[in-house]
Amino acid sequence: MRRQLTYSQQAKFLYIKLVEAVLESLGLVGTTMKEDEDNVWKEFQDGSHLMVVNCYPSCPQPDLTLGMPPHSDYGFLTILLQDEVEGLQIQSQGKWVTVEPLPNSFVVNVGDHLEIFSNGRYKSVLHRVLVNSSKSRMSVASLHSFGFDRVVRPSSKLVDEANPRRYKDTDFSSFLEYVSSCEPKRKNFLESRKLTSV
Ligand SMILES: O=C(O)CCC(=O)C(=O)O
Ligand SMILES: [Fe+2]
Repeated sequence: MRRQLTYSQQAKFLYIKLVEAVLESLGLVGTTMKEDEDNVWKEFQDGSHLMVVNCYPSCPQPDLTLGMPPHSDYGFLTILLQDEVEGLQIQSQGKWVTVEPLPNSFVVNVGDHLEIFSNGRYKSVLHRVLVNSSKSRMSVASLHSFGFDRVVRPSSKLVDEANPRRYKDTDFSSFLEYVSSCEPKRKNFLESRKLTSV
């Protein structure tokens, strides 16, 4: 009998597949000691999954506001399901670019923890949400990372003399402390974790 996966299980399954690809792209599969690999792998398998449901009502004057201000997500990867109404924009080469909704697809965003873990090889994506004058919009964001009590730091395999460590250790509680101490602006949490300007 085939078992139907819940949305949350599907998002986790997809995340783990994406992590496999990311680790391979970083050269972290098959080149490290088996035990190290198993430990990193376990951090991903046992990781945290925060699901956020966003609803943006229509707005008679959409040019005067934003549905969500520019920010980057705190985790490794965000798997986002958006409905058919446009609104999400990412910043690319200094310009805001709309992410066209495609039926039956997810948007995958790189988050701050992946930028830190990869020692800057991946860059977290700055994004924002516009509102619409006639239609309301909904999205479901699945933010995945290590467990809430775990420390995220640049992988030791990606730090050497030519690529010095660029980010401080971080965890979920330092993120919460940061966002509750100031108005979150753009990628300013990530900025606070940087050791050098990158
Ligand atoms: O609604 C969207 O498309 C994006 C939502 C988002 O960026 C978030 O929940 O962090
Ligand atoms: Fe986001």
